[in-house]
Amino acid sequence: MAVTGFLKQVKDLKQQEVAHLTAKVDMGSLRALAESATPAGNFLTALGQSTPAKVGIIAEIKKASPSKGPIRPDLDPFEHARRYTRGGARAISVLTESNFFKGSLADLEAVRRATHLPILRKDFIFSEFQIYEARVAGANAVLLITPLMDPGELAAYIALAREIGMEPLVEINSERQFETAAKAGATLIGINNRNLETLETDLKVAQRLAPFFSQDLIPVAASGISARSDIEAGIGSGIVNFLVGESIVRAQDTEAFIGELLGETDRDTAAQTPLVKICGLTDPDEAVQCQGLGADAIGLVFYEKSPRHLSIEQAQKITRALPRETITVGVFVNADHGYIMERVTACNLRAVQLHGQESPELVKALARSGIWVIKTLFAQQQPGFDMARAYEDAWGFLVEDGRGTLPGGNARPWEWNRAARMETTARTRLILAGGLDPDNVQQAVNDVGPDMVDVSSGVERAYGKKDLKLVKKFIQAVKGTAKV
Ligand SMILES: O=C(O)c1ccccc1NCC(=O)[C@H](O)[C@H](O)COP(=O)(O)O
Repeated sequence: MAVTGFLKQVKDLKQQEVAHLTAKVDMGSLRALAESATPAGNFLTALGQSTPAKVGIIAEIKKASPSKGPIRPDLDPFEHARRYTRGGARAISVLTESNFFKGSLADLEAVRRATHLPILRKDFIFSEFQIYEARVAGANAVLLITPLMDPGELAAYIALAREIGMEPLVEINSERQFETAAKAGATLIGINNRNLETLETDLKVAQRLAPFFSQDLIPVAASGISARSDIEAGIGSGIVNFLVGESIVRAQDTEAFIGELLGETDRDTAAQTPLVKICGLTDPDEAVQCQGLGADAIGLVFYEKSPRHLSIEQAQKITRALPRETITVGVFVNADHGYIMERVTACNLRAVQLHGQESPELVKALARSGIWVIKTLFAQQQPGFDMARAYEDAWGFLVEDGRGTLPGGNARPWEWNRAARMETTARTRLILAGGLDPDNVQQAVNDVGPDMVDVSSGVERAYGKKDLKLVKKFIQAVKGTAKV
């Protein structure tokens, strides 16, 4: 498709760049890498949850732009992604284009380490190479700009992105482009208020095009959104997902600004809704049902003295049955690097939970291989909460009591709000565990404000066997809703 203005300039430049990079790469190996990548989060599911009362904000990491020049050149993608997550964003968009936007794939990788939210790679994408590259770096979605390719290519790239586990956000700026995107098979369609040929922005574009969308298509308004009134105008046209770049990057208080965009009441709920981990599953069907009810993470215990212990083969049956976006967590107690990595690889685990007296060096070594490391810190034994800084490479800290017959999974409530006083850094994710159940979890969440809650015994009918009614009640208590 012939393009003009800025779009032509960027396309010419990117074509050369991609040709240069592609010449050096074995596409078969890159595809294999992309297929085996398992980033958590599902972009389509996340945006599909939005409603007029609870809109979805895709918060963007954008250091500069061709129309505005430098916006926030010193932006730290990791720290900003943490703020977006805490503020209640539904997903994160990362500009990886380097010439005009000063972004990189390294920025996306940093965001992947910082958040469980789904990530969109935003770039000028018109090759298989860039789609594989996005997935390998940890993206859950890619931007495909309709006028950058012909309709046949667009359909092929939409299909390719889905084949390797990503959902494309297909961008349009006119009614004609909308028809092309819909025919090519797009589900998520980004209506860009900015015309990429002239760089002119008009907020009315999204409001004008949204009424063309049928029920099965999801519009996302993008560009120029800077206030709650812009969101409300979008809601009025049937749009409930918004991609916000410049204004969110410039905000002095990021979390508060996201709160304003969401509307005060939304912010309160969004920011306080932690993820749910159901731990100690032993049965594939039960694991799948827990995930279906809304569990974000599933814990598999690799500790032989536990009645919930799993062999590699049993764990594989569970992880293979779960959808790719599930955060699968292997739970270990004082195991060595080899033992842990054998299970990570064989069972395709996303995260490991070290529930004993493991060293900071082991945490560092595991984190270096790209796996999320959850280190347990105990109220009543070592390592205690004061050890958080020694484990700075950990993805998060699971806090628990530490008394009982087992290192964990003892159904023992404790003084949870001690965890709220824990000295932490901005990078710390807090996972609250120990004696939680459907009746006490809401109070514990209010007191501590964790990023994730973890339960085992409180939703069990026997060791390793979950009572799905209790699981549902637990998730409902945490999220205010559980899927049926
Ligand atoms: O669950 C186990 O059997 C277990 C054994 C050894 C180390 C850790 C273990 N579980 C860790 C968990 O993540 C539990 O979910 C967490 O301790 C909370 O358990 P509960 O108090 O039963 O909800």
